[in-house]
Amino acid sequence: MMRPAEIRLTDLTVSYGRRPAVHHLSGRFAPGSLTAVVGPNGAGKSTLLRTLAGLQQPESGRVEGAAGQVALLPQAVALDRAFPIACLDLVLFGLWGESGAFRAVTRAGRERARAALAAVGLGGFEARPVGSLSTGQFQRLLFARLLLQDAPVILLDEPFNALDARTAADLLAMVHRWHGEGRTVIAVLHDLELVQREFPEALLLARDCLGWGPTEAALSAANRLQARRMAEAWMAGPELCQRRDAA
Ligand SMILES: Nc1ncnc2c1ncn2[C@@H]1O[C@H](COP(=O)(O)OP(=O)(O)OP(=O)(O)O)[C@@H](O)[C@H]1O
Repeated sequence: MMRPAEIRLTDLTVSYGRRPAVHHLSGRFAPGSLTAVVGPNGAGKSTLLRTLAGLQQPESGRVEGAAGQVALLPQAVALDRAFPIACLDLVLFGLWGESGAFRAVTRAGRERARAALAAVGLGGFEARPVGSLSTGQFQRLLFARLLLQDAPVILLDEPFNALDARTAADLLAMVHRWHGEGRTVIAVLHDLELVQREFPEALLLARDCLGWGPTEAALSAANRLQARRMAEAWMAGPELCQRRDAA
């Protein structure tokens, strides 16, 4: 694995139409940091991850240090599980960056995919069609693909949603393993207790950034109250970016 670079955000705004979903965000993810991204529904958390992954373009401002380093686990609801493909082949997609889409996967690659399946508790699932997996098994499968991708920066969008305690604990252990290996890990999460217990850093987002740093300070009661107020304001009606209008 490459060492992760620092990821720097400078006055980053990402919009849909004229509506900003991430608003004037500045800060840095240190190499090897483990950060939870927290905030109300519609706060721009998924948009931020997608922008870090290069899937969405900033309207203004900059992202530096993320290009080519990132593996993204999208929100489960965003994925189509109906395609007819076996578990081992889905995990092998994780090697595309290395092997190229049209080059043959080597025997070593298949062995790595098998080992990744075993590591997430899916030994023996190689030939199973993806569509036959339970929600928890499918999430384990996506973690196996991340293992194969071997990226210095790992982005997880609500990775523990709808999982039983055992599956969540196993996948959380994988997150800590990645952190221990020096990767930068950024996870969108709604469970504040889990965040406070397991994540040293947090970014509280409500389109604007309300706190970013050591978790306890970033998620202070005052910051969380402010996040709720902002969510109520955008639920009440669409707003445009005042700062940009004033500029
Ligand atoms: N493709 C899109 N087109 C238009 N608007 C979008 C699109 N994707 C997201 N949005 C809007 O951008 C805002 C932020 O959405 P985003 O999914 O980033 O929030 P989130 O914090 O991840 O929310 P949740 O916790 O509900 O998953 C929301 O108002 C959403 O409706």
